[in-house]
Amino acid sequence: MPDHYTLCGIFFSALIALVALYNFVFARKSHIVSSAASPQCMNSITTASGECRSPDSSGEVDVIIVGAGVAGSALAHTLGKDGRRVHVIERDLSEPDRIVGELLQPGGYLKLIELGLEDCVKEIDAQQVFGYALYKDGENTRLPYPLEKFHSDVSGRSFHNGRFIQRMREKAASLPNVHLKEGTVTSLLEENGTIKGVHYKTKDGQEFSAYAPLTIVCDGCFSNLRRSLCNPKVDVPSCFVGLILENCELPYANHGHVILADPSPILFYPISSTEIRCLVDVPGQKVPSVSNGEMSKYLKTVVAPQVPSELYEAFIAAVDKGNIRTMPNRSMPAAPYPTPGALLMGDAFNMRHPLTGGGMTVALSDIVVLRNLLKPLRDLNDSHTLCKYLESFYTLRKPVAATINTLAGALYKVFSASPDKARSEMRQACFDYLSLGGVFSEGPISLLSGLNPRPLSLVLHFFAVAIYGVGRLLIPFPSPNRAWIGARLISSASGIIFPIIKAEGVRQMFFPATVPAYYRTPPSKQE
Ligand SMILES: Cc1cc2nc3c(=O)[nH]c(=O)nc-3n(C[C@H](O)[C@H](O)[C@H](O)COP(=O)(O)OP(=O)(O)OC[C@H]3O[C@@H](n4cnc5c(N)ncnc54)[C@H](O)[C@@H]3O)c2cc1C
Repeated sequence: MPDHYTLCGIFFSALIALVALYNFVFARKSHIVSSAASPQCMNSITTASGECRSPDSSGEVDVIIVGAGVAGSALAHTLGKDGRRVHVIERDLSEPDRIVGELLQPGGYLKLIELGLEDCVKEIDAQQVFGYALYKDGENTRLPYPLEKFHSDVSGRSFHNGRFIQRMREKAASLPNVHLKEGTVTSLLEENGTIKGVHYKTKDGQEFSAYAPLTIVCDGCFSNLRRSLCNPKVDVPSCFVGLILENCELPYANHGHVILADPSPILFYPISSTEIRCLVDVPGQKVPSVSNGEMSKYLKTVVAPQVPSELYEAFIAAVDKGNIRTMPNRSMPAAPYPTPGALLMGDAFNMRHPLTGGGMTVALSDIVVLRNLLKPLRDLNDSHTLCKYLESFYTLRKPVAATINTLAGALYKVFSASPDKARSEMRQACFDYLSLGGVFSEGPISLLSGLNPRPLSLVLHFFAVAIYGVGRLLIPFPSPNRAWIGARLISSASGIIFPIIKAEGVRQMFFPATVPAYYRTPPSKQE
């Protein structure tokens, strides 16, 4: 008896040929509209700067931001530019040295432009990224970002995460109304269900309290503060092992490289003019020990033979050099408890597998949504009304965020090796489908790059891959065994994508306009 995910899969597969044709035509039209609109967005930011400052607000500070990573520092600059008095509390203001957040998708770069932060990728030896190269079993295919309709400056950017963050922190701190302070927030201050501020400790052990009508928590993937603000269901499907390759060239310059390796993908991309980041995915929550040499052995014996020959020597040299870092890959759907006086942003709020490099794009896109919602508000002091109004944030962000999140989770499963014949057929079908070029690569890469993150397009391409896989099995010589594998392929594809969509929220993702919060108007306008 087929389960309900399988039935949904069969339904989608049956509809797909018809709808896909319509969708491709529609996608092209809307793509042109959105690209033409982007320069206007840039202008509106410049002219609106400083508009929202409440001249008669009672407190010293309008907004407290906890954490000045990617989300916190971009948000501090954005709200500061809109005239808010912002107090940022960051645990460590020195330059971070991490293996996360190093490739910003072009969709994220467009958001950076919208926020007026595009100069933060300048002077840090950031590299332009123009697309991906996908490798499987000795074959490879190039998947360029569809950038033709954008300004020549628009592309992905890859860099040292710490350098990017420092640039954003400096830019935020250059505003007179933004105050950055080093300290660790230890708790949120709550009164009758409303968050009034935070309690924090400085490095020399002094303790302070800070108060503001709105506290935005951006304390990242290991957040200690999110517990009271959301229902965190964190999944850790794998870990990334990070290395830096030197003195070598990528086979495709200025491209991300994804190797569909066994047991799971390996990534390469430039992070400066002389360094290439390699991230090796290791399934599960435990990685071989770095200290006792197991990791080096694993990288040399299991991973190295699957690395493109052009990178092999540099890979071995990087392993021998020994600067091996690891990081858990977490995913967590957004499940907020709307709380007066507080909001979560960035990884503290929502995470997805980093395979597709979507985290910073989602964080920056969320900041644009929030900024637009807050802009007309003069006063943030009525926490309950503000909280009700900001419920629309959770719906307005969904189509973009959920598309990027779902793609990341689904692609990670499809790109990982499996002993199941149906899963390995799906993996091969995905590689071959993307290799077809034209709309078959442009659609998925538009989703991944954040240039056109539309939920329906995601579902259609996902099932188009599944149908393509079934077609390859049945044409030209169908057999009962091949038909059975095809049926299991559809079932397995459904079992991958529908649970992720369910966790994201079907209604908010596909029908946001039916959610009442979508239409909330700013409280000041209601008055
Ligand atoms: C291995 C890996 C690779 C990734 N690669 C990419 C990629 O290529 N592209 C991409 O877009 N995304 C990538 N991501 C995701 C991306 O890194 C995150 O989405 C992004 O960094 C989220 O920004 P954030 O501001 O929420 O968190 P962070 O950038 O982690 O910032 C959190 C900040 O809060 C501070 N902080 C924490 N606790 C406290 C406290 N109690 N008090 C005060 N301050 C505090 C921290 O010091 C830190 O500065 C990757 C993730 C992983 C795990």
